[in-house]
Parts: sequence; structure tokens; C-alpha cells
Amino acid sequence: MTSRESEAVHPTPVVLRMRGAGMRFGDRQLWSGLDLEVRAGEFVAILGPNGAGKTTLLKAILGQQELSEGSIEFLDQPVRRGHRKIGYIPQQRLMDAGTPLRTRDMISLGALGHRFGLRRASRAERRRIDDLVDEVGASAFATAPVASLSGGEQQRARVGQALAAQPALLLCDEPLISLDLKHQRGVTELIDQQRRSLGAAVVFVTHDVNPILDVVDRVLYIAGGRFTIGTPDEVLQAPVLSELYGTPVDVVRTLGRIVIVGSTQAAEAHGDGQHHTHPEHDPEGPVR
Ligand SMILES: Nc1ncnc2c1ncn2[C@@H]1O[C@H](COP(=O)(O)OP(=O)(O)OP(=O)(O)O)[C@@H](O)[C@H]1O
Repeated sequence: MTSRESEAVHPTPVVLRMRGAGMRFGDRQLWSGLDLEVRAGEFVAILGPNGAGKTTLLKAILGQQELSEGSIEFLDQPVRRGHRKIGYIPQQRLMDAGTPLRTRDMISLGALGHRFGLRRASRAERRRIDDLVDEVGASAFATAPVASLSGGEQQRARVGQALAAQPALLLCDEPLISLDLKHQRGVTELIDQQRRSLGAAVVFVTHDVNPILDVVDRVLYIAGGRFTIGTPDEVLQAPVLSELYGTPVDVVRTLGRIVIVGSTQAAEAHGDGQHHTHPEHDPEGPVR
């Protein structure tokens, strides 16, 4: 039996289930009629231009933003705020300079949660925290206040914190922003390893699918109030994206990368996340 056939017979459990989900603010519909099941160990990328509603979708899964319609279940229960088994790497925000929290303590917080400070970590927990500090490449600044670190170093500390809780569902909002290529690769491998070894489901918002192309199972592409779901090969096709954007878009595969060319909005959606050019400021938009 091939692994695909075996999967069909013994599918892994559904971790996240969205049914007829919709999000509207006033008369602005971000998305509606969204049916999505994400299984244990599955890696789903969410793509789309600025303002499409990607972060809002993660907030809805976190129970922080109520749906306008439909439902979301995590492990067969309606979502609620603060679930320990949902890990979240938020969109990068620099830490307030006055925050005294040290890098290792930040990662410990992920492992020990609310128990932190009330008791010492067990030896196994301490070992796991040390391993994570090492795996996210934070050993050199483990005892430094997080607020004193560079943006990329803070981001790696955040990744360590989210993974430390061994989540069943890991929500990532542009986690590779401000990371150099080496650490983009390192963080991607770490997240991939987490889903393989622990069967965590991953939902990963990104402007650039290229750094994660090798690990993505499915893509949810949201644009202009509409969406499409499928494998990267199914979704990242000129006719599919042209239909979604309502304007001609080309998809070029070159040197192992995918480059979206055409509509300003589509090109912007595939910026590298480090040089966001807004269409109002640059009518041509970045073409990659
Ligand atoms: N609570 C809210 N009330 C009103 N509008 C909101 C609220 N939350 C988000 N929005 C709007 O919904 C739209 C989608 O926002 P969201 O942050 O989800 O976009 P995004 O796809 O993550 O964009 P980006 O790629 O720029 O991060 C934005 O126009 C935002 O202003």
C-alpha cells in the first residue's frame, strides 16, 4: 500500500474545522463560505495581498475575533481564547525597550505557561527548553533581555516560545519576516520537524511562498473577498490566480522559485515581506 493509499484508509484526525466561515466588517466582506479542514501533521499556507483578511482568519481561530457567520472547531470543540494547545507566532512587533524578560525565560514561558514562577521546571522541561534555545539559534543571547535583541533575534525567541508548548495547532503570521536566509531555513525546518514528530497541524500566513514551498501541503489563497484552496501546484497557476484577482496574472517558475507577475495587487502579495510596496505609492508594484 502506498503512503497516500494508507492515508486514505487511516486519515489523521481533523485538528481544525471551519464550516461556512465568514468575516465581515461593516459592508466589507473579507471572506465568506470558507470550509476548511486541517488534519494533524498538515501544513497549510495562507496567501493573499495586504488587507485580504489573513491575520483576521488566524485571530478567528484563536477565538479573538468572532466570525460573522459559520463555525470554527479545534479538536472538535468550538474555539475559545487562550487554548494551551494552539501555538501562535504573531506578526512581528518589536518588544517594548523597558521589558526585562530574558530570551530563555520567554521560551520557558511557552513550555510552562501560567505555572512559570510558581515552581521550578523539571529536568526534562529544562532540557527541552535548552534544546529549543539552541534550535532557534538563540544560545548566544539566551540571557540577554529580549527587548535588547534585533528584530530577527526577537522573532526566533518568539518561534521558540510557540514551539515550547508542543501545540497541536501552530498558527504562524509571517514568521520569516526579518530573518536572514539561514534563519528562514532554520525556522522553516524547525516548524516542519514539529509537525512531523508531534503531528502538529500548521497554518502559516506568508507573503512569499518560496521559502516554504518544499513543506506546504495545501494553499488557501484569499484575494478581494474570494478564496481558493488546493495544492500549491493547483492554486499557483496563471488561470486560477487570474480568475481570483479578476485580472490577468502570470505565474513564472524559475530557478526553483515561483514568481507572480501581472496585477499590482498580485505582485504585491508575493513581495518578500521586507520591502512592502503599497500600490498607492507605487502604481507598478514590485514584480518578482
Ligand atoms: N476589528 C476590526 N474592525 C474593523 N476592521 C478590521 C478589524 N480587524 C481587521 N480589520 C480590517 O480587515 C482587513 C483585513 O485585515 P488583516 O490584518 O486580516 O489583513 P491581512 O491579510 O493579514 O493583511 P497584511 O498582509 O497586510 O498583514 C483590514 O482592512 C483591516 O483594517
